Amino acid sequence: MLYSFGGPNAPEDVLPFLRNVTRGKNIPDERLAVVGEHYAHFGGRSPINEQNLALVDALRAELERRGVDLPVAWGNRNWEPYTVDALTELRAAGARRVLAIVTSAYGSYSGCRQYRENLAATLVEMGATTPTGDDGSAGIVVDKLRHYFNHPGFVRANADAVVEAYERLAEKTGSDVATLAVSAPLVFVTHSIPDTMEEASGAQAPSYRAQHLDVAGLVAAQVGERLDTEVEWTLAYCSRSGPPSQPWLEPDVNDLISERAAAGMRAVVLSPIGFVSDHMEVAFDLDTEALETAREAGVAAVRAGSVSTRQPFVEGLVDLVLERAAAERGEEVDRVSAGTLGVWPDVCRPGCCRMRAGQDSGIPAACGSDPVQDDLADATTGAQHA
Ligand SMILES: CC1=C(CCC(=O)O)c2cc3nc(cc4[nH]c(cc5[nH]c(cc1n2)c(C)c5CCC(=O)O)c(CCC(=O)O)c4C)C(CCC(=O)O)=C3C
Ligand SMILES: [Fe+2]
Repeated sequence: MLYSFGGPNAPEDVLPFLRNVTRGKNIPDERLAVVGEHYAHFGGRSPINEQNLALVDALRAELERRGVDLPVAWGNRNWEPYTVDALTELRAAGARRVLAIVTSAYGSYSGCRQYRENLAATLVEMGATTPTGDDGSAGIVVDKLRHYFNHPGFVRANADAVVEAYERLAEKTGSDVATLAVSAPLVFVTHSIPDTMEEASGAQAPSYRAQHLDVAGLVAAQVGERLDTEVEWTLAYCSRSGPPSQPWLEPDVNDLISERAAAGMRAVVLSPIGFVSDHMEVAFDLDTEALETAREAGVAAVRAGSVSTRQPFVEGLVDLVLERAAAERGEEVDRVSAGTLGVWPDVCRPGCCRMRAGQDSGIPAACGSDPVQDDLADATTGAQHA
């Protein structure tokens, strides 16, 4: 099951979608109005749903190519098709064990535990928190694929996209790629998160930021090798929200572009490594806002593609699915990762990816190994079938 964020398909979806996303989060209505405007620019429709459908198709095609007979479903946390519907349909069709591929490559509360909490609540809603089912009907066991930010397929797909972006920038500016790779820095962009969330993401593992820096270094090195020069790179952030008094990861990509332009930068490539496909953050925060900031500052800018349905990415995901299935069958598996951080664990560590470091919210989360909080948590942790 591709397990994603969800996004509106039509103008009338926008407000209820935003209410779903922000339920219980104290996000002021003014902020919702601003974000609603972003969607309005695009006819009230996020590109995320089409992108996810395309990824489902690509996963099906890759599984078929390898002769693996495995159904692929799609469920979202915040909009249709909802996870509960996807899992209910799978269960009705006879599925008893499901592997969730979260469309967030990196670990942090927003990209990991938030998905696991929502999944636990869904399993409760379905009466499916035990393999036999709460009421004697069929239960369903859900595992979550390990974070894949440092899987070679994800890195390779990003590097391909960046090389293509330098080629487009060369065309746009009438210079050659080799010269550009020297003069135009590579700016990796991801979703900003509050400093407190960043700190919590790093409590048991390299943090959200550290994960990005590792991938960024790898992608830049692969690009440099292919363009035969050293590429200067840095990491910036987009889509911050929250009150100004609350620190979030910086620099904002717009500030970075303005400052670098003032210091003489004339061209830049933006690589959205934080997003697996072209979400609204990419369509609005980068393609609309950041490219406008660049234009105003006289900087030639190209936004590299996201990994989307690029073949190395899709192949990598299928490799990971087969790796996990084999591991769960008790077979020896050869796990691969790129970079310096090593293979991410299959099952989340106790306390992983909390909202705040050391603070147990008491909200049950599936697919983890937290110390048992109560019966519910017991029934929804990955430990249920260990
Ligand atoms: C790290 C991260 C990812 C990447 C990982 C992943 O991909 O999952 C991500 C993805 C996404 N975020 C999205 C949309 C929104 N995120 C919001 C709010 C927030 N995001 C946060 C973090 C992240 N978000 C945080 C710390 C907040 C503050 C409040 C909270 O803790 O929730 C809000 C509320 C308004 C606002 O405050 O901006 C909206 C509407 C969409 C859908 C886009 C579309 O429709 O195409 C997607 C894929
Ligand atoms: Fe986690």
